[in-house]
Amino acid sequence: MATQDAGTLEVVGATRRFGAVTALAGVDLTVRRGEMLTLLGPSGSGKTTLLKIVAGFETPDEGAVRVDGRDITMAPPAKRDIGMVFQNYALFPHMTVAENVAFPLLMRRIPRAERERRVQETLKLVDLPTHGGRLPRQLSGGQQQRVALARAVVFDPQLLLLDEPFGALDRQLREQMQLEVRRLQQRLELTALFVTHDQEEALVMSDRIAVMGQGQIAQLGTPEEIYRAPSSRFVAGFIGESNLYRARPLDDATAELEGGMRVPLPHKWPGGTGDLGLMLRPERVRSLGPDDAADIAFDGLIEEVVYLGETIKYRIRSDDGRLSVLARWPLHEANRILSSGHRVRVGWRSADMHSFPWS
Ligand SMILES: Nc1ncnc2c1ncn2[C@@H]1O[C@H](COP(=O)(O)OP(=O)(O)OP(=O)(O)O)[C@@H](O)[C@H]1O
Repeated sequence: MATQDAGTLEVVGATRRFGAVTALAGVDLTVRRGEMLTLLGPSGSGKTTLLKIVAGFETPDEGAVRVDGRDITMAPPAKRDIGMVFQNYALFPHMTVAENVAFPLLMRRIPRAERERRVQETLKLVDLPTHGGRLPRQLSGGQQQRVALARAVVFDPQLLLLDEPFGALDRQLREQMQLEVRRLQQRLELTALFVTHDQEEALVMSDRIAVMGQGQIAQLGTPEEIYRAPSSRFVAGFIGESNLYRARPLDDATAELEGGMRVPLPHKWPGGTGDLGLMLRPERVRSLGPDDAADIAFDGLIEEVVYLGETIKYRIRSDDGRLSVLARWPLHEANRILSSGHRVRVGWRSADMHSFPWS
């Protein structure tokens, strides 16, 4: 299958209002050729509106959409050369699997022999080589979703759009489909825009993630960048579990946490500015021996224990009551599961915290 057609997608200054609601507020976004970029955000943050603008189901009030530099802002969906998989973008129930997959080729007047060849090739690609003669209702949910995917890529589109495509699948199938779709997208080198509100799914699927909030992109980066260095409270709270503290800078190297504990800062902070947020991932908290030193260390009491299989999560409160921290430790490192009420000494390196402006 030809792959050199895969396009670069650019959204420039896209704004969309519905009455008093601004669903999108001047979004700029470039999806690189062959990249899977995920729009991740809470309900109502504008993900679907942005996807619809790219697909052509919505027109922006301001701004433009370009593929490979060509302006398609006003082009009807059928003229956009975009493959789509939506949760409720159903297969045609009265058509066989092969007819469903052939449909986009029929619309593009591809001759029959070529059509049959491509359908067969694509069904093989999604691991359903012998299912062409079945009707959709004779397939499982996961198989139906694979057919939808085949139908979306069979015509070698410039762009693939996926909007919560696994929402209806159970967890195990969902995880399997995530890997399959990712493999297929990489193999075909498709430029893809993926929408989800599930942060784990975003971390698994994406080359880059755009975290959306209130019609804007709050942060754009690789999964690793977003997890390690969120740029705001909103992003830190949305991706992964974290200890999030509000702190008042005392000088460029020290801050006082709410509750009064003083901590060295991970990065130089301009003094005299407003409060800052300090984020600490639970897996960075260490269990210390009585003589172990750390940049931040205290004795405390385990208040809560959550068993998670491979790891255990503890909520620990410092003896002076000034700080509460969530720690997450692999089970093989802990000799035994500590119980609530147990005394521990914990700490972490200053560099393991990440800082950003609080507001
Ligand atoms: N056709 C419409 N008419 C009026 N308001 C709309 C319309 N479409 C979207 N909105 C509003 O625009 C905002 C963004 O909606 P959008 O569907 O893009 O969010 P989303 O991030 O995709 O949410 P979800 O995860 O729930 O699908 C919401 O406040 C929504 O209510």
